[in-house]
Amino acid sequence: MDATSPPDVGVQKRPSIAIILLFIIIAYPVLKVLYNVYFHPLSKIRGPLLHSASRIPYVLSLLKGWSVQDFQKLHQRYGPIVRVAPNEVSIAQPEVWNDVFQLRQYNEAVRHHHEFLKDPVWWQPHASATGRVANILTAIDPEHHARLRKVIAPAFTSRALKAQESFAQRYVNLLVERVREAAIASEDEIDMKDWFIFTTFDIFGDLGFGESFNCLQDSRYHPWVARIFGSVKAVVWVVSTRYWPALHSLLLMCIPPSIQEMANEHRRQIEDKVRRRMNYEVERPDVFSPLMTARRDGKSNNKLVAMTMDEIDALFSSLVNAASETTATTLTGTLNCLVQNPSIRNILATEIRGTFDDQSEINIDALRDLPYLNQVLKEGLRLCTPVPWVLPRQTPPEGAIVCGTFLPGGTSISTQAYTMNRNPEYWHDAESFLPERWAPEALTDKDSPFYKDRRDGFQPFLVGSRACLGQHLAWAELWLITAKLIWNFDFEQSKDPERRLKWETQKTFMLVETQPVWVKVRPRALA
Ligand code: HEM
Repeated sequence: MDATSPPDVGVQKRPSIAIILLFIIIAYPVLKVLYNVYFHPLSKIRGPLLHSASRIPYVLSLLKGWSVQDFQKLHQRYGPIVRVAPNEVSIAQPEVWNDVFQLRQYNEAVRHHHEFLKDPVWWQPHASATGRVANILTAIDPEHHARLRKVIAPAFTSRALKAQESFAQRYVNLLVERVREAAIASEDEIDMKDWFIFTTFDIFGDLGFGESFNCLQDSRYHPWVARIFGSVKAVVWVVSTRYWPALHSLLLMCIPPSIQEMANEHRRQIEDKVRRRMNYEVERPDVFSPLMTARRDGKSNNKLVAMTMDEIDALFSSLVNAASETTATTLTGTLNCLVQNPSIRNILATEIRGTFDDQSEINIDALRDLPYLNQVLKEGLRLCTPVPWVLPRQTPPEGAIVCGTFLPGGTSISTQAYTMNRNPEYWHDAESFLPERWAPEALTDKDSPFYKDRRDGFQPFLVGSRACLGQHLAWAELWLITAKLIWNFDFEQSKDPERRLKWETQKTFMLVETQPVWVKVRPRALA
């Protein structure tokens, strides 16, 4: 090139921009990984290198449904606090309940309680109509949550439960009738998981929307109930895409259409049922009653701020699963443990059949203090907890000491109930179904093998301001259904080893995706 030629500015600039872009595309993730592994404030917390470097292994576990089992293995290897993603730790140590979920002392310096709020990745509203606004489960702001909880709480008091008992009893009696018919009609074994789902959804349908799903009446799934777990899976997919905000919209398009359709169907059903329920009054108090009262009186009563229609839709969208899947899973798991342990099943049968001469005597007040029944159900909840991991909370901005370890502000913490409940360091013979561990003597008798069990690690309904609002109802269903079934039937494990349910092999998508529990059912011979 001679010296008079003009410099080819464009030709020189283009490669340099491309190189910079290329550098950014390649270097950014590499630098980010290096930062995550070596310089991140959580870099001192133990965990597998890949999990410390990137969110990808965590999300893969979530989407495959194996997060609970995968995290349990990590805890067995790395201890009770494990770094499971660049800014998330998983904790499986009993002190976590107090350190994270109980309200902290008021901090004068920062003028607020050191609260661990729900992690927005999991809980912020999403685009579906029923998830557009926060509900009692998803509200992050404590004041907002307190308002929503206050409106709905009257539906779940012991007094309200007393008024609801007679219709819950009606469904449990119908369950007994249907199981008897099925047992007499065929020699075949019965999948009791379906019957538990029928019962808990029918009870909540009536309690929530004023109309049953009629699963028990028709002895089959209501089409929506059959697909409802799909809406839970849809949430897991949506959440997974949020870990990469820049790619969020693109990743949303990768959600399988079948999963999207299930979420849409869920929304349509909720809106339809909510609007139908709003058009009539029911005589007994149900979940809707306090909402209607608040809408009617809200404006004249400053203490109650009524929920909007969007908030009511969102509330029922969450409640229908929170109220039904959880209890059905516990019943399925407990029955599975009972048929695997016939001697325990016989002790329970002796207690229930010895206490009640006729099944009409079986009621909530009589069951509340029945010792062995309560021990059996607690043990069922320990081994087969329907919420095996509590979704992430975040440390307050100033950071906090959790289970003896300082975690910087904004760290996500997920709590592994499943791992804690099965840890041999916390429980004698941890993997075995032993209701005796809950006997009062085990607490005081130093010679009892269960004396040192970490009962404080067992919190199936959570503690603190976000503890389960429906736990009275849950207990009432667990007592009534278990007691009436055991009073009426002898249950035996499936003869076919292939059909026997291994609890540990089930997947979890926030809630456990429960598999069939096939059992032989024999109506009890009454004199
Ligand atoms: C065995 C059955 C059940 C178990 C083990 C269970 C467990 C739980 C757990 C662990 C939470 C806390 C979730 C979190 O914040 O991450 C929760 C919240 C909740 N549960 Fe349950 N639950 C059961 C049954 C029910 C039933 C029958 C209802 C009735 C409607 C219900 C209603 C709720 C509500 C409304 C919340 C949100 C509370 C709040 O954030 O203020 N649950 N439950």
